[in-house]
Amino acid sequence: MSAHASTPVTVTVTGAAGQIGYALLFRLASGAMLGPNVPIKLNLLEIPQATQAAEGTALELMDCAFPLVAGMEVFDDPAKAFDGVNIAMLVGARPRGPGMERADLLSANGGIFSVQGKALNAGAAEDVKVVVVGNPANTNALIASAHAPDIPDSRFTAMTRLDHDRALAQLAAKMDQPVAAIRKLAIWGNHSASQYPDITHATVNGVSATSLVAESWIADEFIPRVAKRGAEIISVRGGSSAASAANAAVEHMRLWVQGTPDGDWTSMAVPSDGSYGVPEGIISSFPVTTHNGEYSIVQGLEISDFSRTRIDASVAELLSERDAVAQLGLL
Ligand SMILES: NC(=O)C1=CN([C@@H]2O[C@H](COP(=O)(O)OP(=O)(O)OC[C@H]3O[C@@H](n4cnc5c(N)ncnc54)[C@H](O)[C@@H]3O)[C@@H](O)[C@H]2O)C=CC1
Ligand SMILES: O=C([O-])CC(=O)C(=O)O
Repeated sequence: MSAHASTPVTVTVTGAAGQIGYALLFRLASGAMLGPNVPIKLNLLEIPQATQAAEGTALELMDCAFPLVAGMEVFDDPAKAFDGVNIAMLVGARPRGPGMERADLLSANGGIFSVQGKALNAGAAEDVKVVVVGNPANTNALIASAHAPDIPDSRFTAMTRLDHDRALAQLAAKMDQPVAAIRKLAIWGNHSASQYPDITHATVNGVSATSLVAESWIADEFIPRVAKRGAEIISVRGGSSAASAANAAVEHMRLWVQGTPDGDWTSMAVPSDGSYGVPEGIISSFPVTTHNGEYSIVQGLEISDFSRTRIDASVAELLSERDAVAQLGLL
């Protein structure tokens, strides 16, 4: 990040005219991610058909007269949008349409993320940090990373903070306690229904969470509710999570840049270094701490048999996604 507060940080948001983009850009411009003293230059990337809508969002951003916005531009060319980027938020992705198989989705999005990976490789700032939000987020991040050989793999992450926040909220509601009472919750694996929201290390007001709830609640209610919350929102709201996803993207980057609080973690999908038996070569969610703009996977946690089975199942799904995109020639 820019050492000098007066040098604007360049943030590129893809899918800028989409639902999440609309909920995200105003938060970024207000200083919610980088703080109240860091000027920001916003690059909005869209496909050509949607640049006009993105221009409309840019007009509204202008009308907010945010003091921190040092510049704003709309692009349909990834090379230009990522030139000099410090923070890349890859939201734009093609959703699955009628009759599309999973492989079709991986292939359609593979095209997007390979092109964007190459553009990042060519033009991003040396300190670039990347978060992928567009689904399938973990594997899209892997594809982008594979096309950016000059950028350290560790800079490519995918968002599981929404899952983390959903889990915090469910546990807080069950305990009838504020979210702030909870520490050390973790999401493992894929941002999909196979994810493992883990409360075995979590505390509520300093008391072990697992001593406060029944095992059956964890397995039969908590885990499925969190893992399937995306589908629940779609069925109740009639559209997929947008403001909550944007909020989680702000939190993902805010914590990466500004650091996790003492005694707590966040969850991020990051390239595995083999920790906890998760094979290298996939981008999987772990509990992480962050400090000075770097993250570290929390080490030394005891993994119960139940947790092991859940982590392994989600990792198996990530490995099969990786194999599918490798077969499509995308890695
Ligand atoms: N990781 C997570 O927790 C979550 C991920 N998502 C995912 O986020 C993505 C975006 O969601 P929404 O904003 O609701 O979708 P949306 O359909 O409203 O917006 C997506 C935007 O991306 C744009 N786009 C498509 N290809 C692009 C490209 N090559 N370059 C730049 N822009 C491009 C589209 O034109 C569209 O404006 C989806 O893949 C969704 O599944 C959504 C919620 C949570
Ligand atoms: O489920 C979806 O389609 C959107 C998503 O990723 C989520 O809400 O977690």
